[in-house]
Amino acid sequence: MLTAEGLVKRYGGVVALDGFDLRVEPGEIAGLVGHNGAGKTTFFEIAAGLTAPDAGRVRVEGDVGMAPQHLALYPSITVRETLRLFGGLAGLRGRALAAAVESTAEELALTEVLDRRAGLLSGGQQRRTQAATALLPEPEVLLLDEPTAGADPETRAALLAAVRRRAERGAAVVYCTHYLPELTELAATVAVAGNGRVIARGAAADLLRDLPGEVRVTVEGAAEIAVATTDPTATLVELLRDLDRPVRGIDIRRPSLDDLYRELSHAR
Ligand SMILES: Nc1ncnc2c1ncn2[C@@H]1O[C@H](COP(=O)(O)OP(=O)(O)OP(=O)(O)O)[C@@H](O)[C@H]1O
Repeated sequence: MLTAEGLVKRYGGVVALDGFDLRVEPGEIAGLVGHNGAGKTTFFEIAAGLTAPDAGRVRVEGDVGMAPQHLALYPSITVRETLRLFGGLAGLRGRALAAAVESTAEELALTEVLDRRAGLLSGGQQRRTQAATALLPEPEVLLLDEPTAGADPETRAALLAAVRRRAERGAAVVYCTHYLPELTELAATVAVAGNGRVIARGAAADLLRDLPGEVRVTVEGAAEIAVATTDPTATLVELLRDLDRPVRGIDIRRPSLDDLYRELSHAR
């Protein structure tokens, strides 16, 4: 379990965290989203013990594994050596370490490149290797900062499956992303960060439920009709019933995380 209470962090005149609260239960994946500069990475650094907060505290039950946003691998050692290094730092030895290296490599499709130097891997392979360093020791708390940035669909799917598996085994996961569909795939709860705080927290469906989406209908010989609505299907049926010209196009846009941001920034 991970609990952050009232975290404050200042860098000179910049307030990176301003009363940041977050609680993540074992088995839960909390999707941490928020605008650039909202404080997500700063929270990760504090939660991982890399930097101290100016105020507030973090409580962690168990070990923490973190995959930082920027790739940080030793280019001249192999993937196997990298995984052995991180597994060893987490206290794994002998057969347990060898088995963890093999199984983590397998689940992240790294078996073929285990003996290749990290610096010679493709970007996606480096991403998977980086994630593997955090996942391999099976920590109780996992902090993943945009682990799928730049990943191709297969890499993304392998990473998401591995993260889900860790949560199923009881890890408390904080998963930072700018891509909401991943959170749906992960069945993650959502924490929206804004200006150094968590400004919305809950199930994604609950947070998006009351937000309007948009229905657009293109009609022959007339301007496009665009209607904001919380019930796109009903609105579309109504629009189509009243039209007496041929329809050339229909577009339904469901409320997205962007809409949630906009809504939250108006509310502040
Ligand atoms: N070491 C540092 N020195 C000075 N300012 C910093 C430092 N680290 C972060 N900041 C500032 O703190 C604020 C929060 O940054 P942070 O990296 O935590 O945001 P973020 O939510 O992770 O953003 P992004 O989505 O762009 O990764 C920003 O204004 C940033 O410029």
